[in-house]
Amino acid sequence: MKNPSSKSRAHRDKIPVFLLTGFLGSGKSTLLNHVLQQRDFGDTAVIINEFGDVALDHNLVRVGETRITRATTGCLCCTMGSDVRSTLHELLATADSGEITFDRVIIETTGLADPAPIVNQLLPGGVAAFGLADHIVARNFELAGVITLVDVLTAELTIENQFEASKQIAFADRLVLTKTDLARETAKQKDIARLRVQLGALNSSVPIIDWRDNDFDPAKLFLPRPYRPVDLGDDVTSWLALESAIASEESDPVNMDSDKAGIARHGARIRTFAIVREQPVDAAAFLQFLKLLTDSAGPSLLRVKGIVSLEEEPDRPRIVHAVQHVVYPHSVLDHWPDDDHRTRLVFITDGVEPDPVKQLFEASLSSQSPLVERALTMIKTGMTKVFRSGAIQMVRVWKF
Ligand SMILES: Nc1nc2c(ncn2[C@@H]2O[C@H](COP(=O)(O)OP(=O)(O)OP(=O)(O)O)[C@@H](O)[C@H]2O)c(=O)[nH]1
Repeated sequence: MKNPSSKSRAHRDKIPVFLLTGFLGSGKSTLLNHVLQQRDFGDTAVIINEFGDVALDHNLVRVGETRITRATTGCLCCTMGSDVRSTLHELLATADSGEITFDRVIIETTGLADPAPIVNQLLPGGVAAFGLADHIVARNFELAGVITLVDVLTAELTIENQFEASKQIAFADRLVLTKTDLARETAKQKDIARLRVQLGALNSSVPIIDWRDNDFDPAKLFLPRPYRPVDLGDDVTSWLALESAIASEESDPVNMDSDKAGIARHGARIRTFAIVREQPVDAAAFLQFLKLLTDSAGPSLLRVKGIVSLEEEPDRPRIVHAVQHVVYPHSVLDHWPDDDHRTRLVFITDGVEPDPVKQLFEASLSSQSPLVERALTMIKTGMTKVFRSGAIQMVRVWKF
């Protein structure tokens, strides 16, 4: 096992860093969880980045003894300065103190992440080192792959409507189709064939892998290889050049405009908010809330995830996921991950405001039909965007 301890590390011994990205709900945590269970991945340090007020992912990914999970609630691509580098520097310091060992780092980005600034901080010739810590990181780590997941159920519309999704695809040196197990019918296969063409137009050099193919081993995605932006085309190299220019402007105190500091890159329409509730909820009423919300908001409801305490079984929390119009089967935990036993739901929306969603939640739980109707009307009238239909639909049949 390598000692990642720093200063004398030769170039060839740099610790590989993999970026695992893909739009909201594309399956990043699911794939990560899958590979982390493999014995060879025992010495993997994982950095999980979340977008939202309530950090949940670090509770939901299993963490073994030798793995470290760092969760930040800012967005790595939006935070100023070198957040990725400082997290890597911290990891090295922890390794130097003998607390941990690792020989691979996987960074799971938020689903909304623009990969350009993150990649640029990890590439030689990218953002200049701003201090000793950055130099140490450059000597000890190298970007060894960018893996982008593509949810076949929602990708077509997502690519059309969300610019970050296109960039994530353009920066990939491995593209992985997810949810193909939910799209086996002939009609859906045609949609996937069309999606492959769409992906090829965004990134013509990248292998496209179906992670539900029987003979595919997801661990192979994390074999180190040189990451060469120049192979990915002019768009990628131009975006990186732009990032370098932005970074050097931001690092210059003369040009620094405090109003711009930390400005989020994501469109002004993107909202993130949470519902937190002390009391357990009624299962049927909660399901009705999710159904009404996904039916009415559809593609504007980019993501819902949460941990839910049910009146029927408060000691065994449910993990719920919805991605746009699709609600996924929940999973059941045998116990709460920590002392916080409240229901916590995180929402990321494109133009859907928090208040009507919160009102719909309360009205559904108290079965007040007029208030439910009023909240639904508010959600629909508040949505600024009209999406054409065309996403692969999925029949939603599930219950707690
Ligand atoms: N059937 C099926 N479900 C999947 C697949 N991949 C992910 N899911 C489900 O999709 C939902 C979202 O998956 P996550 O792994 O949480 O997605 P994510 O990309 O980490 O989500 P964010 O961090 O919010 O961007 C969960 O309910 C998963 O169980 C897949 O290949 N097939």
